[in-house]
Amino acid sequence: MTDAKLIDGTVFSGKLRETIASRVAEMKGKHRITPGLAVVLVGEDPASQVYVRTKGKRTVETGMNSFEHKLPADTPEDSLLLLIDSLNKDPAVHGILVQLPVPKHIDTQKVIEAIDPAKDVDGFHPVNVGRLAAGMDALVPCTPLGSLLLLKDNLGKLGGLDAVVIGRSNIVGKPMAQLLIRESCTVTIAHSQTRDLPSVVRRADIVIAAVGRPEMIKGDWIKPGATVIDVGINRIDLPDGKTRLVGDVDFASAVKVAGAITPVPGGVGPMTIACLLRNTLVACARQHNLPEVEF
Ligand SMILES: Nc1nc2c(c(=O)[nH]1)N[C@@H](CN(C=O)c1ccc(C(=O)N[C@@H](CCC(=O)O)C(=O)O)cc1)CN2
Ligand SMILES: [Mg+2]
Repeated sequence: MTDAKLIDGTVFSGKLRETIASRVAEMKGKHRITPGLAVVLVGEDPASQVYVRTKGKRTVETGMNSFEHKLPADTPEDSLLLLIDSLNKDPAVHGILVQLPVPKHIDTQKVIEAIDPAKDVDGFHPVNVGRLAAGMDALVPCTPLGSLLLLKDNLGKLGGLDAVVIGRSNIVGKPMAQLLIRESCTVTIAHSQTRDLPSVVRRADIVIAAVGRPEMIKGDWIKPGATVIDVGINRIDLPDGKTRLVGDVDFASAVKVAGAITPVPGGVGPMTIACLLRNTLVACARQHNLPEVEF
């Protein structure tokens, strides 16, 4: 059997960002509005610093305004909530994102709920969670949205396909399942207590791996020809003292069986930031009662 097709998230996200840039130019030219994204980072987590820097760079590259707020790790929760309140009221800011994880003394859910749902470009606010579940217009979490765009680009219509989502987090697993239901897939959500996970996965035409356990899903769990979307980003230590980034899927064995598969890095990861820019543009259009931007 030939190896699976590689789903290139770097190329796809680059094209998506080009489309967003042209829509931003149109919005600036026709309506004199520049979409603005505020990103808040609390603390000095090295990975978060890289993500926030990349978000700022990509925001500016697409022609939007970027507002970065870097706060020390010991920032009191109240000060963060006050900043969010001022960003909610700022008409130049159409999207607000607080980089996760936040330090332990801050209540993540309180922070998420402080963001105006109309500006919640992460799609984590209960209003957006509920709107997505009810099949209404919502701001949709970026990683699941990016995964869906890759799936549709590869498979076209998804209706009737069996999808298994492994992982039930609020950020990926649950919204991913909602998006797949919206596409008329038959969806199973598997998790740590699922019995006989390999045979559950073996039924699926679409496998979404979002467990956060390096290389857990093996090639012999995959139905031949299935499409595998690996959301995991795990840094593992190698015997030579170096580190390597791997997904939740054992890529070497899965690539022999799947029909198409996302690599790690270069699969879903780059789609997350492209979808953040997409959500900022959508939020901006909605706040100004402009026609919906379709992607
Ligand atoms: N408020 C949020 N916090 C976090 C989110 C989020 O969507 N909203 N997601 C992650 C981090 N993240 C964006 O914030 C993110 C993760 C990974 C990538 C990415 O492009 N990964 C690359 C590899 C990068 C590397 O070499 O380390 C890839 O997979 O190819 C982008 C964004 C947690 N926090
Ligand atoms: Mg906490």
